[in-house]
Amino acid sequence: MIRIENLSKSFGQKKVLDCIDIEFNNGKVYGIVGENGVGKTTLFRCISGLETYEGNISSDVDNLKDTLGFLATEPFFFSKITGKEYIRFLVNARQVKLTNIEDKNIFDLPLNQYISTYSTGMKKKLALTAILLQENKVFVLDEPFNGVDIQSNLLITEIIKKLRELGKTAIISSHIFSTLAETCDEIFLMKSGRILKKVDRKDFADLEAEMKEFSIGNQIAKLELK
Ligand SMILES: Nc1ncnc2c1ncn2[C@@H]1O[C@H](COP(=O)(O)OP(=O)(O)OP(=O)(O)O)[C@@H](O)[C@H]1O
Repeated sequence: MIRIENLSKSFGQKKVLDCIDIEFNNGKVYGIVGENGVGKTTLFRCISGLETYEGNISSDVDNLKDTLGFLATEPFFFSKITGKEYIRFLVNARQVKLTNIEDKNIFDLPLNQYISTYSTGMKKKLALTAILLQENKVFVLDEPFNGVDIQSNLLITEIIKKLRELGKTAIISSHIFSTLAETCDEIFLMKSGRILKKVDRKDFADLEAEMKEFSIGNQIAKLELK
């Protein structure tokens, strides 16, 4: 369980997160949606211990950072290490015993090549593989479906469902509503650095319709396409 209370974050004069209160329970998958720049990544970075903030983030695990896997939108890598070395490094950091990394190469990545030779999607899949093999309890996945091929997206969807079955917590941001609708138990809609509403699975269709109306509205008409 993760409890976020009164969380605020500013960059200089700009308040990006404004008094956020959320609770994430074990064995549940949560979606965070909202316009570009609304603060999703900042929220994820706060939860993952990568930003300072005002307010409180507590958890039922002793040291949340040690059991949390954060998948960044564009993960950072040192270029002159191979995929296998990267996985080995991350897994060792959590003292997880792993004998044969090749056996766990579910995305068929060229693990013996330098990461500098990987495409954007391959890098994302490598980072995801590593945090999965770390046996984390909490997964904070910032746009896990973005830039990844269709087969991998299907696999990631099933992996997220499996994480739920295993009693883990997954918090996901995505701009693709259908992927969230398929995987999430609850979706939080962010607006202006705040949580505007929490929507249960049974109401996802209404949320999608509302978001479509809000975002599309008469915008296309304005273009006067001919
Ligand atoms: N390190 C930083 N310094 C200054 N401003 C920042 C920093 N990081 C984020 N911001 C600002 O905070 C706001 C929220 O950014 P954030 O990346 O959290 O949004 P987001 O909801 O994840 O957006 P997107 O959907 O485009 O990924 C933006 O206005 C961004 O410019």
